[in-house]
Amino acid sequence: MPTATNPVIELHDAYIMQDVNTVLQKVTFTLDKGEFAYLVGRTGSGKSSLLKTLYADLALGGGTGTVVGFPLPKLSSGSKVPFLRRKLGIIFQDFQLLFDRTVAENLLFVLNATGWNGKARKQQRISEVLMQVGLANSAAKMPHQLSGGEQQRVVIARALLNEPLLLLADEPTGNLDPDVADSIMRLFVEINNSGTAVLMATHNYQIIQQYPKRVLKCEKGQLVDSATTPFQLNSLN
Ligand SMILES: Nc1ncnc2c1ncn2[C@@H]1O[C@H](COP(=O)(O)OP(=O)(O)OP(=O)(O)O)[C@@H](O)[C@H]1O
Repeated sequence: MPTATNPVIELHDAYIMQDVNTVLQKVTFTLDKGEFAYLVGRTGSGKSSLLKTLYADLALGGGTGTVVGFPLPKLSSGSKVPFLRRKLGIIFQDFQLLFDRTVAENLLFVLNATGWNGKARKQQRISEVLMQVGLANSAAKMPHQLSGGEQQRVVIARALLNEPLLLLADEPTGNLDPDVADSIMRLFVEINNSGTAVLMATHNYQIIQQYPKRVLKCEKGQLVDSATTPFQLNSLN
């Protein structure tokens, strides 16, 4: 287990809220640069709420939090949120592809929205991320011409555009066949091996068994960390 000398996530006694309701209390953990951790727990236990707090979609209810160097806001709509989001790759089921645009146009949309200049530079970056996810020949395709696994690769390519220090992924293998899920997981491992930290919420215990890593579990309103409190995989659900 790496020591957290260079954390990309640092939460201390954090309260994760949905409106006035506390979903998780006294959440304290760090995720180091280049580290990989799964986020597990029963449905409704708070995984998505925690991830949303980490990208400042939900405000912190108490405690402190820093993500890729940015303090998490205690009120929604913090002015630094766009800067935080540029340093993060977010892979969430709500962030779907635009189905009326090609793969390349989907990626271009994000580059334009995050301040990239220069047509050639943008084309170059689009080619690089598509190559990285194994879709070098799909730039001109429409999303509906791709399989579910290929669409998920485009979503991952989009998250990689700004070379994030941290990828936050919510059930990225959720609706995929086991073989396709495995290939997506291998892609995450490759991305992680190249230095990007990953926090991945999942219900897929087969994947966890096949690719064992640190596990953070949402349980009874708290976060349990396998790094400090070992627990059995079969008690995850
Ligand atoms: N938009 C919302 N408004 C109010 N409460 C919400 C909202 N979204 C989720 N909740 C509540 O917050 C709690 C945690 O939900 P959350 O979606 O974080 O769980 P989860 O572990 O991600 O579940 P799943 O595995 O089903 O995705 C649940 O009690 C849920 O009902």
